[in-house]
Amino acid sequence: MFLQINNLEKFYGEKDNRVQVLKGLSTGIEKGEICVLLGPSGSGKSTLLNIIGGIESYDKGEIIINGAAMSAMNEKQTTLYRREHLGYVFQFYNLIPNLTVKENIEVGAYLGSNPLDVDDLLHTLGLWEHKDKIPSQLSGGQQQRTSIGRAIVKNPDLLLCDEPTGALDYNTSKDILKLIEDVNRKYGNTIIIVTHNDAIKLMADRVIKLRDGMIRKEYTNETKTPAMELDW
Ligand SMILES: Nc1ncnc2c1ncn2[C@@H]1O[C@H](COP(=O)(O)OP(=O)(O)OP(=O)(O)O)[C@@H](O)[C@H]1O
Repeated sequence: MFLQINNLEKFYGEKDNRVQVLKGLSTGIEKGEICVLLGPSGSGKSTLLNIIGGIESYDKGEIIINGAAMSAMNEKQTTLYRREHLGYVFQFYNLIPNLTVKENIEVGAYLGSNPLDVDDLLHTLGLWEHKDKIPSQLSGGQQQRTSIGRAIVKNPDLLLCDEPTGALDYNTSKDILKLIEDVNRKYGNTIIIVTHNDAIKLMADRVIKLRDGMIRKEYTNETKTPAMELDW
């Protein structure tokens, strides 16, 4: 297993306000898989993603990525691990407004020790002709392509996507999902997608459904539906 999660527990708040949001999750994801994480609002999807991403702490259990236990890492090692091995894609892009498309992607390249070729990636992303524009001159889909470029340029082992199509219309969402699929095929990154969109589970290798901080259902797809054939 590339990513192993054992009995993970997470609490928020103190004393009377203390609530348990992850209640002993255990699961695993193989290298190169696309995993879709589903569940109602408040079920703990983003919390789980942020813990895997080293952005949030956890209270009990263990996360092992590529053989390395997160609990054994100090703060500096966690930062290094995040920088070297993780890419993050957010719902609202989080691009740097006064940098061009190419420069935004280059920011990601500086963080990795073995980055992909930026010009090659701009072509893969379909952004070559937009490379000198700043984010405000782009559509939502183009901005999300740029943010995927920034996340993927350091060629991370793990790409974490939190509602990557949440702010996009139907056709643009499918384009972005196809791009995620293409990236997975071309670079072999393991990808976790958090979404409210149930249809996306059909393009996944592995589907994990959370409810109330627990895994309600988990399965792998024998056959996957290409992103462009999804319908919702
Ligand atoms: N910083 C925080 N402090 C206290 N409670 C929090 C905090 N962040 C999240 N929670 C609570 O943890 C629970 C899980 O939240 P989380 O954002 O992980 O859910 P989610 O499944 O991603 O929801 P959504 O689909 O609405 O984004 C919720 O009940 C939420 O209110």
